[in-house]
Amino acid sequence: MLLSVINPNTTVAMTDQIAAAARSVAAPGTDIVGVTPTMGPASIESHYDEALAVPGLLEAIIRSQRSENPADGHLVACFGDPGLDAAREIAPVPVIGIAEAAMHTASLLGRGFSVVTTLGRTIGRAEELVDRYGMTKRCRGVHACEIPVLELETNPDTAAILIEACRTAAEEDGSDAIVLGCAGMADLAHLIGQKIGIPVIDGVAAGTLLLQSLVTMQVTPASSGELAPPPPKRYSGILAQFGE
Ligand SMILES: NC(=O)NC1=NC(=O)NC1=O
Repeated sequence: MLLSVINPNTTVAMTDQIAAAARSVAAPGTDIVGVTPTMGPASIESHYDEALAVPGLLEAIIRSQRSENPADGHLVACFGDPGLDAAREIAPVPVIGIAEAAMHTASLLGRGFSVVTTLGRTIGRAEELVDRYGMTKRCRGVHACEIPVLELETNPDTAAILIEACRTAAEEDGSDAIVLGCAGMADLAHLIGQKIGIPVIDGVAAGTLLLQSLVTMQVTPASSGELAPPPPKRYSGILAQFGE
């Protein structure tokens, strides 16, 4: 099977890191392609960034589905799960967001989990997703490490800061698990878990495995109702390519 792991921001180094995290858990026979959109923000850490990430994400999915080797599933590898509903309308295969995947996975590991995201301004979005995914009774708190997305890789203190933020979150909330709130934290999940003594869930790994499961089960999403393909229409300006 072929799974497309889409980094909705345009930083190729993050795409490569995300794809490596996906490949580290993919089964033999599951090919992973890391995808970087042709347009969009270098990182996503505001509502504005998130809105401007969606056209590039959708273009990447359309491009895959129109190719000679369309993906069997798509992973939206940004913790805001940007454009997830729109992606599900245009993709005839399963589409999962990493926040959704991480929260469901963490909920299997105990009574409550905490989320540790990047900037404090993204806490509200994470809380919206907690509510949307029916996790209000399972998520005991959303916290921020205050490291900007693109500094996760460059800040020499990232690991230490994240370990402390995750430890504090778990202690304050009494949580049984931690959800990492950024795809750029994927490579630290195992280390943080070892240091704080409770499971730390990275949505890239969780999402890859859940997507692989859906494809293995050969469950094709419904093409009727709310997530039916969008009604054909003209789109103008730079969005013209998205229309008939
Ligand atoms: N909470 C976040 O900042 N998430 C993210 N921003 C990105 O650019 N990728 C993420 O996963």
